[in-house]
This record gives sequence, C-alpha cells and structure tokens, in this order.
Amino acid sequence: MECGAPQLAIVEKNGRLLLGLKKTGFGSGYYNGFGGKVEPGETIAQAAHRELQEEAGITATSLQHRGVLTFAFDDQQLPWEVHVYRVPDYTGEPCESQEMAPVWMHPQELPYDKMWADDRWWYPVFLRGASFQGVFAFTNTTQLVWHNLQEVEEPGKLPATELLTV
Ligand SMILES: Nc1[nH]c(=O)nc2c1ncn2[C@H]1C[C@H](O)[C@@H](COP(=O)(O)OP(=O)(O)OP(=O)(O)O)O1
Repeated sequence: MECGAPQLAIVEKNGRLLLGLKKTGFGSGYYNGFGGKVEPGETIAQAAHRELQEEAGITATSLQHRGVLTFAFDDQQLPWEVHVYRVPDYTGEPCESQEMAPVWMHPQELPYDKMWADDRWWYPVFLRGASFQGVFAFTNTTQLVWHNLQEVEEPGKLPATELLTV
C-alpha cells in the first residue's frame, strides 16, 4: 500500500524529543524525525518501524499515527504525502547511522532555523498531543510560500483538497 509515501517517526520520551541530524540525501543538514519511503509490500507503519531501526538503531514498542502532511515542491512533479508518527517508547539505544545523527532535544528549544520550514507550524500541535493534517507549498525546494494546517480527530480522513480552500 502507498508504495513510496514517506513517513516520519518522532520519539517523545521523558519530556524530550529524539530528532536526527540528516547527514545525506533529501533534507540533509536539517534536524528531523526518522523516516523515508515505504518499500514494496510494507504498510506505512511497518516502514516507520524499519526506518527507525535503520536510522536510529532502536525498535518502537508502539506507534501513534498523529499527522498527515502534504508537501508540494515546485521542482517536483508530484506532491508528497508524509505520515507522522509519535513513538512514546522503544527498546535499544539510539546510535548514529550513515544517514542520521540522533540528538535529544527539549521541546521548548527546538532548532527551527535548522529544520524544514513547515516544522515550526506543526510541531507545536504535535507537542500539545493533538492530531493534524496540513498542506505546505515550497519553492526552491526549501522556501515555504503557502500553508494550511488543521487539527483533526483522525489523521488522513480529511481530503487534502479541502485544505486547499482557505
Ligand atoms: N517539508 C518537510 N518537512 C519535514 O519535517 N520532513 C520532511 C519534509 N520533506 C520531507 N521530509 C521527510 C520525510 C522523510 O522522512 C524524509 C525524506 O524521505 P526520503 O525517502 O527522501 O529519505 P531518505 O533520503 O532517507 O530515503 P530512503 O531512506 O532511502 O527512503 O524527509
């Protein structure tokens, strides 16, 4: 299902967030959750488990689906639908991988100037414990030019087209 759809897993444990400094590929240089694309035969949640293991060396004991974000880039043909998961607990010890260097952060001190420009909008909603859907339009890959973010009961139920009319 949804082969290719990327996802993000954000560990939130003991009042701190585990983010990773992305060292390679799309978004390198930014702090972000752990994630990547869904592979053939995987569900989105299975891909989130796998990417967390590959990129941070830990195993999620549960995943909470908390958001669906649609990113439209002017230099890419199709928008990306990114599923955001909260990981309240895990087993193993976070360790640096080829792609990501894990760092614990205080929610009040997130380095938004070193994160994707959409993050300053939806992380506060995530941190409040709410669920959300949003559409974000970028030019020049990283410059946010338009967005619409809404809190929802269940992420993924609201058609993205409804978020295009403000
Ligand atoms: N505007 C944005 N804001 C954000 O917070 N995360 C974004 C984002 N645009 C992309 N991402 C995330 C989604 C996904 O976890 C990651 C990029 O996915 P990619 O599949 O390109 O990752 P990788 O380069 O790690 O590739 P694979 O691991 O090979 O799938 O960046």
